[in-house]
Amino acid sequence: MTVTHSRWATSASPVEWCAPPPDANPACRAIRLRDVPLETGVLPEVVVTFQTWGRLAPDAGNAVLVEHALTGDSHVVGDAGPGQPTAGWWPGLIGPGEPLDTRSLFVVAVNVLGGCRGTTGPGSIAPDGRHWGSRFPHTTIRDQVLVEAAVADALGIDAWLLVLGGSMGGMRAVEWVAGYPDRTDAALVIASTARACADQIAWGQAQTLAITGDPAYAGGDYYGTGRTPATGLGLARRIAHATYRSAAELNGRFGSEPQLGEDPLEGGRFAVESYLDHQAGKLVARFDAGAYVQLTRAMATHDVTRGRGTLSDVLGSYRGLLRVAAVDSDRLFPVPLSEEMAAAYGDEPVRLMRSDHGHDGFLVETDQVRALVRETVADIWARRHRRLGVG
Ligand SMILES: CC(=O)SCCNC(=O)CCNC(=O)[C@H](O)C(C)(C)COP(=O)(O)OP(=O)(O)OC[C@H]1O[C@@H](n2cnc3c(N)ncnc32)[C@H](O)[C@@H]1OP(=O)(O)O
Ligand SMILES: N[C@@H](CCO)C(=O)O
Repeated sequence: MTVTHSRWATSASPVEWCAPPPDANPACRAIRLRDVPLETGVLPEVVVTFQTWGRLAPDAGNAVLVEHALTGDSHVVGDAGPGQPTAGWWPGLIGPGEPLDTRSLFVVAVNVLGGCRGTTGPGSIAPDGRHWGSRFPHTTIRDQVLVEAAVADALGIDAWLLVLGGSMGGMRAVEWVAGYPDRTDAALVIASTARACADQIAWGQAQTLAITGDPAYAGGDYYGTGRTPATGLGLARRIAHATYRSAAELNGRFGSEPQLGEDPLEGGRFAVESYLDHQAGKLVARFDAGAYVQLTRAMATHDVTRGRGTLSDVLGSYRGLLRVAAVDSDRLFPVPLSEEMAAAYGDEPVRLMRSDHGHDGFLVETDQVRALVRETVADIWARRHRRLGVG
C-alpha cells in the first residue's frame, strides 16, 4: 500500500508500508522511505519501525509522540516478549487511566534512525545486500526527526498534540519544536538540552574511542563476521553509566567497599567496579556497538540553532507549549542547560525533579515523570479548549 500524505515535503518519493525486519519488536509496524535527504547526504532506503497505543481520533488531533533515549526503543511500556531484549522503560506511562491515557490519546513511539531496533542503522542490510557497517552515513538528530515526520505522514497526523522524551529523546522533542513548530502543539523536554555542550561531547568521544579502538570493531565492518566489539561497548557503557548516576548515589551505595568475596588489594574488584561490570554486560547483551557509535555522534552534533539563528530566535518564536524539566542531581545534562532552553522560550520555569540518581533520574523516578506528564497533558487540553473557546 502506498500512502499519499504529502507533508513529508522534503522527499519526492511516497512513503510505503512494509513488513518490520526481524530485529524489531513483534508489536512494531514499519514504513519504507526512499532517497531520504539527510543533513549531509542521502540514504537510498530507510525502514522505520514504530509502535502505537490507543486509537487515532478522526481529526488526528489526539496523537502523542514518545521519544526514547540512547539505548531505549519503541517499547515504552509492556512486557519484553519472546526474544525481546527490553521490557518497557517508562512503566505506567501509557494505558487506560495512565498519564498518556489511551482512552483519549493515540500514542506513537518510533525506533530511532541509526539504532538497532528495526529502523535502519549501521547493522542493517544496504540495498546491495551487504551490511551498511562503515558505509552508513553520519545521521543527526534532525535526520532522526525527519523520518519521524514521515511516520506522522503515514499515520495521517498533521500535528502532534505532544512530543515528549528524555535525554536523546528530549533532543528529538526540542528538534520537533525547532524544525516543525506547526506540527508540534506542545513538547515536554526532560533532562536534555537544545545543543550538546563540550562536556557531553567529551564523554561521548571517550565512549566512541573505546568502541572503535576494539580490534573486533574492524573499522565498523564487523557485522556478519561472528565477532563483535563487546569489550569496547562494555567499556563505553561503564564510562557512560558513571556519568548517568550522581557521585552522591555511587558513594552512598558502594562507598569504597570491596565486592563481596573479593579483595581489591589482591586483584579483586570494588563493589562499584562489579556494578559497572554488570551494567556493561547488560548493555552488551542487548545493544549494537555500531549503533552506539552512530547515536553518540548524533547527540554530539545536536544543535537546534544550526543555520537557524540564536536559541531565542528558534524557541522564542514557538507558539505552542514548551515545558522543560531537569533532574536536580544530573551531572551530564545539568540544570543550566534546561534553564537555557526555558529562558529562550521565555514563558515557563524549569520543572525540577528531585532525585539522587543523576541523569538516569528521568528513567528511575517514574512517579515524578508520571505526575509531570499528567499535568502537562491536562494543561495542553486546557490550552486547546481555551483556543477553541470551549468551557
Ligand atoms: C525496565 C527495563 O528493562 S529497561 C531496559 C531497557 N533499557 C532502556 O530502555 C534504557 C534505559 N534504561 C536504563 O538505562 C536502565 O535500565 C535504568 C536506568 C532504567 C535502570 O538501571 P538499573 O540497572 O536497573 O538500576 P540500578 O542502577 O539500580 O542497577 C541494578 C542492577 O545492578 C546490579 N547490581 C547492584 N550492585 C551490584 C554489584 N555490586 N555488583 C554487580 N551488580 C550489581 C543489581 O543486581 C541489578 O541487576 P539487574 O538489573 O540485572 O537486576
Ligand atoms: N540510561 C539511559 C541513559 C541515556 O540517556 C540509556 O541507556 O538510554
